[in-house]
Amino acid sequence: MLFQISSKISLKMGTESNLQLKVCGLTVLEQVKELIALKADFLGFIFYEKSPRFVLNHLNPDDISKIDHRGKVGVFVNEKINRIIEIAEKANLDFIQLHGNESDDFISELRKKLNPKVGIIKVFRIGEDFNVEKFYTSVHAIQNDISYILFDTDSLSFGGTGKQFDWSLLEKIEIPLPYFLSGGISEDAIENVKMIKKQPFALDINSKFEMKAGVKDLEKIKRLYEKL
Ligand SMILES: O=C(O)c1ccccc1NCC(=O)[C@H](O)[C@H](O)COP(=O)(O)O
Repeated sequence: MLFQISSKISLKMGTESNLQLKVCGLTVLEQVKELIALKADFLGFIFYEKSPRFVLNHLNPDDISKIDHRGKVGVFVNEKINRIIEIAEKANLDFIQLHGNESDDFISELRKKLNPKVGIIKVFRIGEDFNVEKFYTSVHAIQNDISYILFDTDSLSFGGTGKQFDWSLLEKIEIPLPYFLSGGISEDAIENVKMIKKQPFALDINSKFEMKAGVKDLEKIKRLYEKL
């Protein structure tokens, strides 16, 4: 099941790149509106209580449901299926991003119970112990249940580390679905992103574009668009 968003970064600021952009860890409604005006493709809201960007400390699901955008992503870490479904409905989410240690069976079960209009993004966190065979087995098992893969840097806090993983891995593995590249993406990283042979479908930006956790630096984000 593949959910494609039609807007292209080529519509923004006159650039010709097809690379899409997800801005993650949003907590301020005014900033969300400005990002929509900039034509951000995906808006990420973190529903993980231990994150410094936990959205429910700032907005309620009803606020999020009123945001008129087709790329609203809810980020969850080892959350219960019923809770994910409840939030997806209340906040009118378009995608569920699974950022924890969710098993393949969990993902298949979620897919069965979730509104079919809501896509699933499965995160593979890359650390020193990344196991390519396990990755293939898992992707094979869930590839009909998910829309996208997202690669992020592994850490005890699960995400938002501002750290890059070793991107050379992306050249060594087969990636059967469009993928988001995440983990410490900064303005300076863009030239290196362009060198990757199997190009990401989207970039996922977060802590490198913040004034403080959950508050984005929109000037920096505008500068990033110019570089894409
Ligand atoms: O950002 C968080 O606080 C976070 C915490 C726990 C799980 C996921 C989290 N973020 C999800 C994302 O998609 C981030 O954009 C991704 O981890 C990259 O963040 P960064 O390295 O800061 O660019």
